Amino acid sequence: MELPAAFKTKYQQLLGDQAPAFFASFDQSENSGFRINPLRPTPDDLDLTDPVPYTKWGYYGKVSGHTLDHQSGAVYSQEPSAMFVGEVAHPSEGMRVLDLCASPGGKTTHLSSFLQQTGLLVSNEIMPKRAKVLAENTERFGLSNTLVLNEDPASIAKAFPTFFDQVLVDAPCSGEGMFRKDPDAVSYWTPDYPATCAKRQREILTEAVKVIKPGGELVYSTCTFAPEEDEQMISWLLETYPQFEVVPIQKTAGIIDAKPEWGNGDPALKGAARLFPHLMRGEGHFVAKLKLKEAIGRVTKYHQQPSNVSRDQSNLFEAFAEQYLNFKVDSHRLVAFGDQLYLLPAGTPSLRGLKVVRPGLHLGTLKKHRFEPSYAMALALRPGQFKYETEISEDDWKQVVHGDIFTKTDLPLKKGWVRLFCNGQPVAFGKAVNQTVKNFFPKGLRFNVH
Ligand SMILES: C[S@@+](CC[C@H](N)C(=O)[O-])C[C@H]1O[C@@H](n2cnc3c(N)ncnc32)[C@H](O)[C@@H]1O
Repeated sequence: MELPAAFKTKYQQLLGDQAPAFFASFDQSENSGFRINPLRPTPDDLDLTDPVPYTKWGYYGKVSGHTLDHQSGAVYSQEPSAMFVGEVAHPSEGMRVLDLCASPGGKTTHLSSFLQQTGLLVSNEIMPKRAKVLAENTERFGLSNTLVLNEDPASIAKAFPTFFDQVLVDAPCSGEGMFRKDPDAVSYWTPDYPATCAKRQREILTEAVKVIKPGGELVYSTCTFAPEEDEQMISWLLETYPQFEVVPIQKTAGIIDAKPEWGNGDPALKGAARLFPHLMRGEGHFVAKLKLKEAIGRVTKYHQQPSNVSRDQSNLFEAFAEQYLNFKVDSHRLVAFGDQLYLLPAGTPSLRGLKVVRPGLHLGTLKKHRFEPSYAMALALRPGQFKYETEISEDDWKQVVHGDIFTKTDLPLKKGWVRLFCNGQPVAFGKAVNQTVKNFFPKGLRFNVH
């Protein structure tokens, strides 16, 4: 790979005798990986022989997007060093967690694996198109405790002062750790680029710190090697907000201490972590964890987001729930956006004035005289929560994801909604009409498997 001359000069000076190994790593092939979803049965067909040593769910290898394991949300493809970020965050069940720069959802889906559908995960992305992809990935992973927002950090800070136990800022950065994966990233690089990115990161962090509870945590990460965006950003944070202290990160598998001398020299910076491609099997990352001792934002009382569904809407859903669901839905958590019905995560605060892409679990569409369940619900329920569930063959699965009708002689009901599983993984809802299964796989997600 042709690295920019100024990049080479900079890292030659910073890394000294390690620089040749660092530069040589850019000519080696990239590392890829995937994480399995603990909310799903582990698929038999995945190669799990090469685990990523620092995370329970991560493996080296590649999973194609057009496979059952991917479509059903049993796996999420993620570069192995990025998995260290979720591992450092490691939220406990029941926590309120914010992923501020979240699309496409690698860290969000990882954080969700720790939360196990408890607490509240607010997953935010500033770019509308990317927020949509994020929502699709949270649905694919079957998340029901997650709100997807499309906001700028200042609006998030205004809406949720001192609300969260943990905030992740996986910052937009100069992406030097993406050079092998995306050679175009090299062409964006200029000597000034890290400083430009650092300015934006300081703006994001200035807002992010306001939403953390006293005693809460901030996890900051980048996929770049630039000290301006890494150690210098943590130096700036500690100088600007003495309410923070660095939480030292445990390191293994070639992950090393961050370098105080690349920041302001504060020895506490050692507690942060650097992932270099010449020292470990990953593309490169920087991660720091900080604890907030006293609130920075104003401490606020929160009102729950009220339900807004009408009696008719509620009746329509109740009739469906009575016929098809094996569990009770808390009607106080139902919200309608137009004709779309959602189940808010428990404890959702007021969402007034916010751009909400997905206010929790999408339950389905309120039609004139009936309720149509969503694809998201098919992927989010636990096995047995829907009354009519059936296992289909891989050939039938190919028909489903292609948008076709198929026939099946042993359906659990003659007429109505059936939740389809393939190899134990939830796939979609279909509508049985005698021995035919009508297809409701979302049009925008259909694909062809050869
Ligand atoms: C490194 S990526 C996030 C990757 C994601 N956390 C994951 O693991 O899949 C950074 C994100 O920050 C978003 N972003 C860009 N400018 C931003 C800003 N000014 N404030 C907040 N987020 C921003 C980008 O659109 C991008 O999706």
